[in-house]
Amino acid sequence: MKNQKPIQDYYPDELSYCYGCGRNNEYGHHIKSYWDGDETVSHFTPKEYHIAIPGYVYGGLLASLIDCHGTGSAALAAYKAENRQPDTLPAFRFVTASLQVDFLKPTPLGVELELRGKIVEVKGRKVITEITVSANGEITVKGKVVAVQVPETFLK
Ligand SMILES: CCCCCCCCCCCC(=O)SCCNC(=O)CCNC(=O)[C@H](O)C(C)(C)COP(=O)(O)OP(=O)(O)OC[C@H]1O[C@@H](n2cnc3c(N)ncnc32)[C@H](O)[C@@H]1OP(=O)(O)O
Repeated sequence: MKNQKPIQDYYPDELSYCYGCGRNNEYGHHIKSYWDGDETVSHFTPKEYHIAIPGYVYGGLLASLIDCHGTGSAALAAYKAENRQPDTLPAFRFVTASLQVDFLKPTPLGVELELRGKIVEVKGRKVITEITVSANGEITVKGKVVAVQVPETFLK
């Protein structure tokens, strides 16, 4: 993971305004996804205002983190499946087709969260990932993301 550039830093400027992962969105979460062995990883520390009930993180934020780490992981997996680097063409750009989230335990505020992704399937334009969120080393949320490569019409 050290010295790796996150996949989101390969997205072109005009596609980097996503609220979850766009580096050009000043209000967004700026999620960054990397390989860590066969898994993907991302870290995020919620702010005090990302609160649900006192002391715990808002579930919508957690879903958002899973969403963008899922699409980032999909892009990483697609390049890996073709044995290509993310700076080669054609570029892989994914959007979320399906997002399933299970909140297993309350997620505490005030600590860094770790997201880990497992690549379940890479097939055609579709990549399925399973993502976990851990706080203090304990999994509190798990999710499944079906990401699909954006059709050209999406970008017009
Ligand atoms: C802009 C660049 C940014 C790139 C850089 C920025 C990234 C930011 C990403 C942030 C994440 C988001 O929030 S993205 C925003 C939220 N998402 C969206 O707005 C997407 C809206 N939905 C769509 O536009 C469309 O439904 C698509 C593109 C997702 C899929 O439509 P399609 O292209 O016609 O796909 P289609 O051929 O039918 O299906 C392809 C394969 O995916 C499967 N599939 C399709 N939908 C689903 C589904 N809901 N659940 C399960 N599986 C599904 C199909 O079974 C098929 O599998 P098989 O038969 O081949 O096995």
